[in-house]
Amino acid sequence: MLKSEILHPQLLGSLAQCGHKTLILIADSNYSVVTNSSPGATIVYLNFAPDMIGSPVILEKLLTYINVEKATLMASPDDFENTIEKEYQRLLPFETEYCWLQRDDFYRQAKSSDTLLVIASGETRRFANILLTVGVV
Ligand SMILES: C[C@@H]1O[C@H](O)[C@@H](O)[C@H](O)[C@@H]1O
Repeated sequence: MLKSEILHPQLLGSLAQCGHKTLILIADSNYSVVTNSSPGATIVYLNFAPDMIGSPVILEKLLTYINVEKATLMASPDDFENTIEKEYQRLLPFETEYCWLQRDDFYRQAKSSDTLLVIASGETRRFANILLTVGVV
């Protein structure tokens, strides 16, 4: 086996295609990954069963391969308690820039040709979608 943090061949291959400023979407389990992503993006399905595999662990492993300069989150309604944002903020470096987009704007961004990799997670918490802008090494 590989001595690396990620073993998934398709995921490793697509990650290697993601240069500076490309976008990687980690989608929650409610997200419509086919209709709300770029037609040119590779979709990697890691959503084996609900809450297997959650999005924070995917982010944690991705960060061993890439630098992230910006994180774009899907804004949640005011009365929604969003518990995942703090988990993402704990994992991402302090200097990461954050941006929140309303749902339709988030979809628009995810559909842009800059999005090369979409990872369907088993994360069942709503509004857990996160778009990562790849940074330089
Ligand atoms: C209303 C929103 O729709 C999105 O597509 C889902 O991915 C979010 O979690 C949320 O439920």
